Amino acid sequence: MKPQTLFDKVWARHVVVEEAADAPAVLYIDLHLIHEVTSPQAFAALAERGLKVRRPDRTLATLDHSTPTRPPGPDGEWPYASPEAKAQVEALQRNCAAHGIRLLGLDDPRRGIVHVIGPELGATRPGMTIVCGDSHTSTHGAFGALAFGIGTTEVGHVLATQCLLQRRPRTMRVTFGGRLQPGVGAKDMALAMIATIGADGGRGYAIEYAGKAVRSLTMEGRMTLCNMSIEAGARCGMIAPDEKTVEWLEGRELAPKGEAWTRAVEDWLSLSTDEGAAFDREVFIDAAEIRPMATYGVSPDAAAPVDGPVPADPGEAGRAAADYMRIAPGQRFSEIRVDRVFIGSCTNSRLSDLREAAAVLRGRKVKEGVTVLVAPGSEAVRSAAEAEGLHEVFLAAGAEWRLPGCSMCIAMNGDKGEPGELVVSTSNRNFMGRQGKGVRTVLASPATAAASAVEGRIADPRPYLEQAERMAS
Ligand SMILES: CC(C)[C@H](C(=O)O)[C@@H](O)C(=O)O
Ligand code: SF4
Repeated sequence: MKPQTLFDKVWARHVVVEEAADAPAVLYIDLHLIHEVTSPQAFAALAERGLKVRRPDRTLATLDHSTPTRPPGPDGEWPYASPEAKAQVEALQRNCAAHGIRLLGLDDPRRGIVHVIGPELGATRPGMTIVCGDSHTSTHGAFGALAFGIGTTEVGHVLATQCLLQRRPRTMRVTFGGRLQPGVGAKDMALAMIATIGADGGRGYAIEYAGKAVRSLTMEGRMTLCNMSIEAGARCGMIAPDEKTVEWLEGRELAPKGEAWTRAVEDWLSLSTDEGAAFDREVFIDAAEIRPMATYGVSPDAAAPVDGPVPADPGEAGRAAADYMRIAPGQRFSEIRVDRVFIGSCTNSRLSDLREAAAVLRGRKVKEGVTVLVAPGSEAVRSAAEAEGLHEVFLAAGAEWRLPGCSMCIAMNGDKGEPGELVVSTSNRNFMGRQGKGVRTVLASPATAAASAVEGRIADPRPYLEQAERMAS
């Protein structure tokens, strides 16, 4: 048999009807994740046609985007940002109740950002097809699942049929050779890759991440990397399952148990790309060369190492971005003043991310005038972080510790910056106005964001991490 890629294997297992010249393939979907923003119209479309949800048992709902990160007031009312936000939440509650779909509701100790809770519950597993009306569904590819975002109309299709019309993407392998330097992590790899291939470089492709530096990442790091595939324009990102994947999933609520577990593990470990399998495109990146990264423009590919200057000649688009960002061509990152820091989002809100930020902030104070908001990715992350006292580190440093949700990543719940402010954010999109009207977003890792909070300027986290390491040993 012809050698196959990981993508080929997972795709082939789910084709119900083969793709033809004039028609996309029909793919079976194993898991459909839904949230309050992109589901109301899809449910409305079903209602209009009198259709039922085909597989409520393969649909899982959570509340994250429009959800307040402040607790309910004394009257028990959640502090919604707007009547629309409240209406979205209530629509999902109603629709899930009507169709028998499990919803991780506002009081559920498992609620969280959709791309954080799927893996946490073990709902996300190797070899599955996973979709959600959300572009960062690529995150789940870290487990060797074929996972991608779909539009609201398609959410309706999947609700009604558990299938999706899909053209087969081309395949690209991004190999990170070499070994990461200390203080450099998955977020830096993602930004370095996007800076290398461009925000459009992955368009039309399913990416597989490979190489020593990828294998060395924790599952959390792999999720961060796959999460940002979409910021390179790719359809999805995938990493072949290995022992780390298996270990991470063992014992999770929805992971198989007993006999079924043994069989599943054997199958999962067979899902790697065969020797000699061909990709439509191959990209090689030397991981040893990567330094902590930050963005300086309004597209995620405008990224450079934090210990240097931003490019001196950014080109025309770069100049327009520079006007908005008020970052001069050739300016050093260390000269850029910071107003606000956001630590959270489906890219970097897991326990390891919070530990990394806390390692920098422990025993330190946030620079006067800088506001720091930390929003854990899920209730599970929140309680784990609190159990090890991370929230106390954040609070003592002068940061705010909030409830889980997308929060300031997209500012749909009212968490936002003020016009003109510069926000260092651990999220994945630095588009104009994403974190509030006129807000200037700089993307970076949790460690870089935390170091920037301390210095009030964009800062290299390595000295802080080195010191934390010394103190720990
Ligand atoms: C609201 C949702 C549709 C959107 C997405 O698709 O990604 C959001 O999660 C984002 O990150 O921009
Ligand atoms: S955290 Fe941000 S990127 Fe992730 S799903 Fe929410 S809004 Fe989208």
